[in-house]
Amino acid sequence: MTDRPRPLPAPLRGVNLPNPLGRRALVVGAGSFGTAVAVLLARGGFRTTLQTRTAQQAEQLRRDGENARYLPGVELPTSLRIEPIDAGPGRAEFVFLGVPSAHLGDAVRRLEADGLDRRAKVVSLSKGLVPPHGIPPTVLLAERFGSARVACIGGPAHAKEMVTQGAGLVASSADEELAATIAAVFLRAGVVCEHTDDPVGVELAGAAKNAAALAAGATEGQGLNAAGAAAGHIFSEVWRLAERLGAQPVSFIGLAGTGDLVATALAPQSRNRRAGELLAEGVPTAEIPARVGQAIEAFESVPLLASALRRYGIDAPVTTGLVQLIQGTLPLPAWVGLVRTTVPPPARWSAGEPGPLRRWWNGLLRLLRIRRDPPALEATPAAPAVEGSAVEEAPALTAGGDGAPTAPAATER
Ligand SMILES: NC(=O)C1=CN([C@@H]2O[C@H](COP(=O)(O)OP(=O)(O)OC[C@H]3O[C@@H](n4cnc5c(N)ncnc54)[C@H](OP(=O)(O)O)[C@@H]3O)[C@@H](O)[C@H]2O)C=CC1
Ligand SMILES: O=C(CO)COP(=O)(O)O
Repeated sequence: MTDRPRPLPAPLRGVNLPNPLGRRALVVGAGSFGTAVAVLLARGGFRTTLQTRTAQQAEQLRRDGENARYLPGVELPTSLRIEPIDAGPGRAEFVFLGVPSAHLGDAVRRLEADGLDRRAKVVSLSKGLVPPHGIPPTVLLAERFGSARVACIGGPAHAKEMVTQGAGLVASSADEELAATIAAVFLRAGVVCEHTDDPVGVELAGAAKNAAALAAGATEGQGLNAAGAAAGHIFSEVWRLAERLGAQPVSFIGLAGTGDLVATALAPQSRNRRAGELLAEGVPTAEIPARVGQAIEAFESVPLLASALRRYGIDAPVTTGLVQLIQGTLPLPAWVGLVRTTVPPPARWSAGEPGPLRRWWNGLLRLLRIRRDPPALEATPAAPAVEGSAVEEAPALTAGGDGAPTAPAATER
């Protein structure tokens, strides 16, 4: 077989991970990533079933021995069972959700209605947020199933390259054994998979990289510094939300964030980057998914990210500007102007730990201030602010009379 990933180097083969052989896995959604994950799970030793949306699709995949529409050129293992979603989850021990995040809520309701086993683990493959409130998929899944039964996958993983040469996956869960079991099956299939305990960080990093790749695609024709600035601003804006939700920096710095951003922003076949390029060519947003032939997850996720940022009172002019670019209310030159002139907030320099004298003096000042002004109610740091209250929308920027960008005033954050 030429399409198998190369065997892992010795140190990875030696990692002490649970043996996943013989467990029953179900992959719901037979698009490019769902199919690729199903191929790897079967190679890694899980008894795997891939579920298509319709009976005709299942029949076609079985007949062709490949998913010609979504993953052409990859032979489906003979051990991989293929059936329509109507068959229900049966006795699956692990359910991998390979549908775009906009359909995740439906897929979960269906699993519950069809009698998902009470101990089954549920793993999201999505790099988007769930509508209508823009919550990370594992937050929704944890509400339904409990966090110990829930995990997600992130990291640079273009579907075809993953099954032929490898990828840099991250399996993340609040439950260490679950994350390690998932990592183990991918490692057995010859694909690197780190395991971590920060599912929300991994998911927000994936959503941020889709938004950043779209923004970079839309901006690269105007200059690569501008494309890099667009991606960098979006990453740091979304990081502030992730930090509020308790995420770890390594999720944004490592494979799930920076690694995936580079893989996506450099890939000519990336849907999100391509969608940005088409936007820059003036193609209306509504026509782009049909032109690309697959779901453009960032189109749904970027507005959800922007409203989550607004709810948490996080100033996010570039993410908000990207929403307006997608919605066609911000012309490209004005978007580029916004990206080029946004000034991030200055760092907060720490003066270090105050000594005893300084602590006494600060205490005295506090006391005097309290005598003068009665204490105000303190906001709970993580409490969402009332929708739309804390942050102004990105400045409405327009093209000048001659079509040239109206240089926006430097935007302070
Ligand atoms: N492709 C990639 O390289 C990567 C993708 N991902 C993530 O994986 C997820 C899926 O993406 P991807 O496979 O690329 O998307 P695709 O557009 O290739 O495929 C989506 C698949 O989901 C199916 N589907 C949609 N809604 C439902 C539903 N309600 N029930 C059953 N099936 C449904 C579609 O069926 P139909 O054909 O009938 O419409 C289609 O088979 C995304 O969230 C993406 O971020 C993550 C890493 C890499
Ligand atoms: O997430 C991906 C690779 O890791 C795929 O990105 P696109 O959805 O932009 O193609």
